[in-house]
Amino acid sequence: MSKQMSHLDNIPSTPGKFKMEKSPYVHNRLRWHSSLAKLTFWSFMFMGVILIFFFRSPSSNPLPQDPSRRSLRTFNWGGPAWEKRVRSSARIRSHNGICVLVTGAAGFVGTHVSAALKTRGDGVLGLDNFNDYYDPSLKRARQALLEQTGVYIVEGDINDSSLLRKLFEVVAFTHVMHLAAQAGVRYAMENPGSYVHSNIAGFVSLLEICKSANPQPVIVWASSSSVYGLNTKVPFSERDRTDQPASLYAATKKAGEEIAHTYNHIYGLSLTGLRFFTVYGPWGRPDMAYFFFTRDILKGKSISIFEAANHGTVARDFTYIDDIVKGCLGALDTAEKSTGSGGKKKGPAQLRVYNLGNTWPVPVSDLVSILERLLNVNAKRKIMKLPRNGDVEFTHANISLAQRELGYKPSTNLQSGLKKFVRWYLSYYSGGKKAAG
Ligand SMILES: O=C(O)[C@H]1O[C@H](OP(=O)(O)OP(=O)(O)OC[C@H]2O[C@@H](n3ccc(=O)[nH]c3=O)[C@H](O)[C@@H]2O)[C@H](O)[C@@H](O)[C@H]1O
Repeated sequence: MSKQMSHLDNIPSTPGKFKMEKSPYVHNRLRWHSSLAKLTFWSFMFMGVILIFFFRSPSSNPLPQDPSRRSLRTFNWGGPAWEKRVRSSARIRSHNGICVLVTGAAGFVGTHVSAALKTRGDGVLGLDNFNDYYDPSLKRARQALLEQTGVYIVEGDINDSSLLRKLFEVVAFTHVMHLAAQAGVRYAMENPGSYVHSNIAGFVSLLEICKSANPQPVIVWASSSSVYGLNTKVPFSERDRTDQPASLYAATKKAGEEIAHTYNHIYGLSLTGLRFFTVYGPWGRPDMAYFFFTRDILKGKSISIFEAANHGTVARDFTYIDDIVKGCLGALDTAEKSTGSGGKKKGPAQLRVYNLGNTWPVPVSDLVSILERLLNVNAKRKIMKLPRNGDVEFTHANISLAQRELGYKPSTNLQSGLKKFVRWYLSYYSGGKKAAG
């Protein structure tokens, strides 16, 4: 750089300037000016570097990450090669197939649903922001798995309207399977902003694009059993009250149901919300109890098992992933078309909500006993009072509506589902070569 600078200094820009250099006084002044110019130049360079450092993607930031800044990540997309990949992934390959945009495709449920759709010949394009809520290498492994089946996952955020608009310009999606979300009940107390960002702002951003798309797609999306909150009437039916959420996660999912109502009412979008009940299985989420219990039991670490007041049982209606996938496909296949066009409603459209559970609540301590048998290791159990951080004591789904209207019929009990999970877990983490997240 200094060589370049001295070269520039020696070039006389005007004859007059060249002449003036002969006076020592002027020479000094010129040197002073030149130093000032250098100083200014380097100051700007320095400030530029500082600005780049602060505003660049947090994913490559060496400082400890603030999870609420994950949304600031920027992604590369666009260009003819990218569009070709997008089109190819979304191409329908079967008679009467549908063309689906799957958001959260590198997530647990997203991966399984995308693979199932692709296998039966539907066009599938994934979208995922690969955030680091849990080990992103697991998401990358799921992505690699989907690539083998011909599903391309676009890297981007559902809050990026220009990306969503572009996707709808390139492909006329008939359906959107919206599974991108900030999951986890307890994490909401640590990072509330990420729930608002993904589950509310992100959902609205997606619906805004869907409402203006021509044709408008059908939307099936993931709500949650947590919307039943403090409801004590069991089993939970879709008609039960859902106005007492016990966590911000639940509140954002409930908000999603109300937002769905609005977009259905104003714009004629066909919307189906699926209330998933504690979904588990191979390729699952490391933040969920069955997953980290397995990891900790194998490591010989103690696990905390929550109990309700007066030694009451905490239980979940654990639902196996393959059953959930069938429910998702049933919802996509039975959905009626949206009725709007050009952002205007043309007639009433379908608005549905279904429970997708197993109808067989199991106490968490029984879940641990099953894992102990499958892993052949005794767990170091620590019984703890259920913390007041969003957990509810009991979930139990009434699935008769989904049974009747979607043909939903769960067929995997917790014992056989966990057997498949443990088999996958042991082979994926292959004797501890990879660290479980
Ligand atoms: O159905 C849903 O809508 C939600 O399901 C899932 O939430 P939960 O049912 O709470 O699952 P999960 O955390 O695995 O805890 C399971 C059980 O273990 C108990 N639990 C938990 C942790 C612990 O250390 N000890 C313990 O006893 C705990 O008290 C609970 O009884 C999804 O994470 C969520 O994203 C959402 O989709």
